[in-house]
Amino acid sequence: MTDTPLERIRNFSIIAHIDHGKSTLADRLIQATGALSAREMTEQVLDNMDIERERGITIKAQTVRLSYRAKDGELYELNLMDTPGHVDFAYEVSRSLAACEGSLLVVDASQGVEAQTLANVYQAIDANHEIVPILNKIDLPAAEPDRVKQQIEDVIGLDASDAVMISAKTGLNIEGVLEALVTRLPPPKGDANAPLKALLVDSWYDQYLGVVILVRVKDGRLRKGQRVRMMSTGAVHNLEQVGVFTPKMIPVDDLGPGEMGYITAAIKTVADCNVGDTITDDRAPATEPLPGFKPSVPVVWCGLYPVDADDFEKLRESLAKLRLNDASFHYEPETSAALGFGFRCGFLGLLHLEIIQERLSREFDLDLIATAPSVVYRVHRTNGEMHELHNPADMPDPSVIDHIEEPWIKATIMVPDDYLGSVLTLCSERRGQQTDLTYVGNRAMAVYRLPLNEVVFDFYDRLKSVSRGYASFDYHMDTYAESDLVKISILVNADPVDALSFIAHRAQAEKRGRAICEKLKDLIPRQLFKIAIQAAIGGRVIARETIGALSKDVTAKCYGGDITRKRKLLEKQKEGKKRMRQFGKVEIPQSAFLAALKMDA
Ligand SMILES: Nc1nc2c(ncn2[C@@H]2O[C@H](COP(=O)(O)OP(=O)(O)OP(=O)(O)O)[C@@H](O)[C@H]2O)c(=O)[nH]1
Repeated sequence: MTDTPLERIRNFSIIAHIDHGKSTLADRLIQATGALSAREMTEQVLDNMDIERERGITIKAQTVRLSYRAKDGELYELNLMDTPGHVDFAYEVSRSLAACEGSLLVVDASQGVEAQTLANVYQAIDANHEIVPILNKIDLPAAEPDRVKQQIEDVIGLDASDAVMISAKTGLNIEGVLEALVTRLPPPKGDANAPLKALLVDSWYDQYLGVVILVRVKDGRLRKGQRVRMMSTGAVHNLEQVGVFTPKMIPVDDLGPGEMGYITAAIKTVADCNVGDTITDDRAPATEPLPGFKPSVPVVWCGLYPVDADDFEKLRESLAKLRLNDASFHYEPETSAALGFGFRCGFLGLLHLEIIQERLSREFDLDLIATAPSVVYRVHRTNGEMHELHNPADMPDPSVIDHIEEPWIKATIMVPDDYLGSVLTLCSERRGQQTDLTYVGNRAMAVYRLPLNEVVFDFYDRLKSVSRGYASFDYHMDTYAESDLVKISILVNADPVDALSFIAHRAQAEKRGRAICEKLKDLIPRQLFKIAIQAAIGGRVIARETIGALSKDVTAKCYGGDITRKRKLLEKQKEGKKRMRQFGKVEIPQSAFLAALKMDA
């Protein structure tokens, strides 16, 4: 199994826009090569996390080894690396691509090229991949293969004349895909006799095996029992298992050059396994590591607090468990006057944030409050120091700030002509700067620079709504740039409520401050005294609302002497208080935070 010569190995990934059929095609390939029995084929093998399946998205990179007897009579080893399909996980795409020599570019023949197709295909081109265009869904009456071929040539600049036309759904021409893999993609290069160099592609925690590491061997061999060294940390481990995914985990004796598979070594935490690291032999180490890839950095942060303070420990344990399988997720303890003890958490993007939040509530049964997401600002002080700000509440006093920089993204938006106007309006409302606008048929492709801060709130939802769902969107981080940013504090009877403070561009500060005050006015119940709700920049109030006093005592109506009724009423109030947060004398219900934070500020 492992003595397949290099010429008969093909390592490939499938790149596609969401819903163009990547997972369906992967399943067909697994089925066609008989890697799994019909009984083992669950509906979609590769998307194996519940949330992934429900949302129809792929998050974690997965690999599968397939054996294919080609028309030339030879048996080929095909290693498929699945790649995530969402912009938040672009980083995982790049590392999957680094482990392969070629890509299948799957385009839905009824939809055509989308923004994400472009982003992924450019990454594949950067990784020097040979790319085979595949037109999927040609069974659909709306399929227009010729138009889409032309589009691939015009927009991407790839020759699409011999694109493979398939229907992953019906299984039409899956053979054509397998033949294209064998005949059109190059075999990997490598030297079995050189010192071991294996790329650490991914790692995750398995309850029984400890950390499982996904590797791609470049040179040398990985064997069971071998002592290996992580080149970035110097940590040494004895390999317990070496194996491949078919997609079941099957142990093998060794993995040679060009091969992909997994290793285990009783490693306790994924934090010790840096993605992009080079694994070498401890006794005969390589001198130079492989070119790694940049570590993923969280770009969006928010605070997560348990609704019930007693759940704090449970939250800590749950976060630790999630982190075991997701090295790109970060968290650290934080306290808030408003919300008590919680954690500041960092994510790759908004979808990543939502997924983690959803898993915490679903798998760990936690009721949480999330503070408004914030990007990472660079605060330059007058004394020349710079620090990264993850929490608006930590913003230093304006008098010590020289200037602040915010992160910008480069966004590509593809949209039918009819909706272009509203999309452009949306981008300029969000302080976008247009850098390019081109047409492909009746679809426009707009390239914008946008502040990430304007995108994390609700940009994607707004884009979908102004284009009736027809716009597709992709982005990558661009540069940091100086901007006129201010921190807006929300004060309740002159007490600042830290969890509600946020950072915005000065031009939008007043509008957003006013919106929050208005919202809070409706959400905070009247109390026995007047409550002032203010939004302020430093000491300057920019918006104000007042909640009038409540004159009646709640128990007043019980003065008939019915003591049990009175007690019941007080009990009920006490229950309610658990869900309140005290500010000076003012009690703010939990629901007010939730609603205030949810709004599209
Ligand atoms: N008619 C038709 N439908 C297809 C074909 N291939 C896939 N589909 C359908 O298209 C939808 C999306 O397919 P998936 O394979 O889940 O798409 P994907 O690209 O993997 O999506 P992500 O995992 O979100 O990246 C599913 O409802 C499939 O059944 C095809 O050849 N013809």
